[in-house]
Amino acid sequence: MNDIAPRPYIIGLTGGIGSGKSAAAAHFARLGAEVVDTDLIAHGLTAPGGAAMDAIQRAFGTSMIAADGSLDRAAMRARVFSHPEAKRQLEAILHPMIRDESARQCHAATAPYVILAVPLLVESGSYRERCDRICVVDCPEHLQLERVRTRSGLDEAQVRAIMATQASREARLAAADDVIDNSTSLEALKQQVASLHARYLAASRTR
Ligand SMILES: CC(C)(COP(=O)(O)OP(=O)(O)OC[C@H]1O[C@@H](n2cnc3c(N)ncnc32)[C@H](O)[C@@H]1O)[C@@H](O)C(=O)NCCC(=O)NCCS
Ligand SMILES: Nc1ncnc2c1ncn2[C@@H]1O[C@H](COP(=O)(O)OP(=O)(O)OP(=O)(O)O)[C@@H](O)[C@H]1O
Repeated sequence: MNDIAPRPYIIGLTGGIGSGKSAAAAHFARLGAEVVDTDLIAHGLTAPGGAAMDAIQRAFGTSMIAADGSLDRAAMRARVFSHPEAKRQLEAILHPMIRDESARQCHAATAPYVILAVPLLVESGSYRERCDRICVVDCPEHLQLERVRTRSGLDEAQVRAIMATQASREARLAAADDVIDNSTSLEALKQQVASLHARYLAASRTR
């Protein structure tokens, strides 16, 4: 008997801010996929008592720490998306921890395939190497802006500053094996996820 667990079949799910990654991932999860979400892992690391908080306080001081000991997300967002050096410093703390924890969760997965949701997947060789396929959730920039404004109350300049640090729509589409067109309704998104789910299940069985 071989006691080395086979590597799970991994689909990297990515898209620009507000493109609909979380909505797509939630549909995949409802259909039975295991979702490993790097945004959620980052939130856990920066919650009260989170594993990254001591290093963040040492690097940035107490002005970035909320009263409950968690990361002050609005303060950090304002800082990193207008100061490239601060962004590099925060990422140097968080990215190795996110990479390790997401690898651990992928290896522990028991579902037929894993959806590894990573906003910066196209920007990062180490995530691309882990994935059997890359699925991009795509919509025009004006819809990203509108949806993030509605969801988070950020203004257009703030969202544009974040988008400017991410891969372009063209670069993401060039890296895609599969594209989910999220330029219309949530119902249309759901239908595309259902048809990809059937393909990913079949591929995970026959690879
Ligand atoms: C700067 C922070 C505190 C702002 O928090 P906020 O609650 O506003 O955003 P949240 O973490 O929920 O992320 C929302 C979206 O912002 C974008 N985003 C987040 N981090 C980054 C980044 N380093 N570079 C570019 N875009 C990013 C992504 O589209 C992401 O889906 C936070 O984004 C953060 O800690 N970022 C560094 C960690 C990281 O790179 N996370 C991405 C997962 S690998
Ligand atoms: N097709 C759609 N029609 C209308 N609203 C949508 C559609 N797709 C997503 N949304 C909404 O747009 C917002 C952004 O979607 P979602 O959170 O899934 O994007 P995301 O790519 O995960 O964003 P982020 O990069 O910020 O984590 C959410 O409020 C979501 O409900």
